[in-house]
Formats: sequence, C-alpha cells, structure tokens
Amino acid sequence: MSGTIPGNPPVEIDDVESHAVFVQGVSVEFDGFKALDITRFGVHFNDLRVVIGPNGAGKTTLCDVISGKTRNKTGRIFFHKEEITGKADSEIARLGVGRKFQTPTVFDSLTVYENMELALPGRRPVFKNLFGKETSEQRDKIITILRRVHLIEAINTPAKFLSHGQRQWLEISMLIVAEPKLLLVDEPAAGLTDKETELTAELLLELKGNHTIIVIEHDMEFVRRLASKVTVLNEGKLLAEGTIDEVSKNPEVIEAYLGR
Ligand SMILES: Nc1ncnc2c1ncn2[C@@H]1O[C@H](COP(=O)(O)OP(=O)(O)OP(=O)(O)O)[C@@H](O)[C@H]1O
Repeated sequence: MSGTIPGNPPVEIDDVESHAVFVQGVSVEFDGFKALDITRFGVHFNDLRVVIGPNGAGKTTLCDVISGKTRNKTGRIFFHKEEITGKADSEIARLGVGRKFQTPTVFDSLTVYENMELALPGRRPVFKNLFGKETSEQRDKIITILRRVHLIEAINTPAKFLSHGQRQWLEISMLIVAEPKLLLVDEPAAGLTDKETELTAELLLELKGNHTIIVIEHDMEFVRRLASKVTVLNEGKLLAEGTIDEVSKNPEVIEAYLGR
C-alpha cells in the first residue's frame, strides 16, 4: 500500500509497513543540547541491526527513545505498524519491546530456573508468584531456552555462581521467555572472554528470525561475527549504513572515530 500517514512529519505507509521499527525526524534534547537527530532509521522484521559510533554518538539515546525511556522532542516512532510516539515505556514493553542493559540484572540468590520463572510474562511485579506453579508448557519453554543458551547444566545453580558470560545469557533468556518482538541489547560482549563472545554472537544470530534485534556494540570483532547491517551514529546523527567492511572504509566514519 502506498501513501502517507498524516502528521508531523508525514510518514510513508510503505516505510511503516515494511519495518518492525521505523523512526523518522526524531530529535532528543537535553537542556538544549541535541543528543539525537535522526532523519530516517528502520529495521526490517526479524532482522538484526548493529548500531556503532564513538562515545556520546547517541546510540543509547536511540534505544531509549524507541523503548519510551526518553521522550523525543520532534519526529515519530512506529513499532509493528503502530505509532508509539509519546507512549509510556510500560506500554511499549507490553507491545513487545524488550531491553537488555549492559549490566546483568538477575537475582543473585535465585537459581537460573527461578530467575526464568520470575521473567515469565506477568510474573515479575508479583514476587509471591514465584512460589506459584508455572504450567508445563511454560516449564518446557524455559528448558528449551536454557538448552539453547547452554545453561541447562546450571539450571539449579544460584545466579551468583555464574560466570559473567552465563549471566549475560541468563538475562537474554529472561528477556526472550516473555517473547518480545524487538530486543534492544546494549553491549552484550563487554567483559566477555573470546569463547563467551563467540557464543553470544551465535545466540543472537539464532534469535534473529524469531525476533527483531538491535545491538549496540563497541567490540568490532564481535560486530564482524554478527555479519549484519551496521548503522553508524556520530554526534546524534546517522552517519552511514552498510556492512562492517563498507562502513569501516567510509572516510566520514574513519574521521568520526579518529577525530576524537
Ligand atoms: N540524561 C541525560 N542528560 C544529559 N545529557 C545526556 C543524557 N543522556 C545522554 N546525554 C548526552 O547525550 C549524548 C548521547 O549520549 P548516548 O548515551 O546516547 O551516547 P552513546 O553513543 O550511547 O555513548 P556511549 O558509547 O558512551 O555509551 C552524549 O553527549 C551524552 O552526554
């Protein structure tokens, strides 16, 4: 279907319908400082996009604005064909946007399985539900995910005994048990060993196809492993898009990284 969705700015219906997340004319200001100024950004359904850029480029702010944590001053944001501009973060989460921050936020004293139970949809806010029984379908789902992330052997291990990599995978697992349509993942390879980094890349590539994923990352080796389209931000603006080889040859991208 062609045409535009009226509003400020008007948005092409094709753009909204062909992307899981689509952002147009979005700016964010902090005390008059423009932290983000994106003309157009979109990620196709069940695709994986890596967002890179020097410190302060606006990567986190872009994810904040999509997840509703930060309000945009101008522009419009669409998620699964629905306008989410100005919606509360809780409402956007309910629509299917899951966020994983850099530092794992698992419950240390609970086992891997108990953490997963808490992450079941509708569980987390009501702590006493931890002691309620999940359905056998939910149990199967937890086990399937834990197998996929190589945590099945650690199912009864309290989270405090997990390695940094295992904690990251547990947190990703806690996100996907709620079946989000879009996963926003902030620096998943930070502080991981080479082997853990490799497994994390494999895991994200497996998840793509069932989920749309946006990964913020600084580790270029990890970005290469993901072999996905890369968006480069600089000073709040979208500087370049393409494969990692394409963008790393782009003189403007080189300048942005070296000019710091
Ligand atoms: N809450 C805030 N208040 C004021 N300024 C902010 C706020 N959040 C971000 N900024 C500023 O906005 C700009 C973009 O920040 P952002 O965190 O999005 O960058 P980033 O690309 O994620 O950086 P990094 O790689 O260092 O995490 C930076 O100049 C930052 O200082």
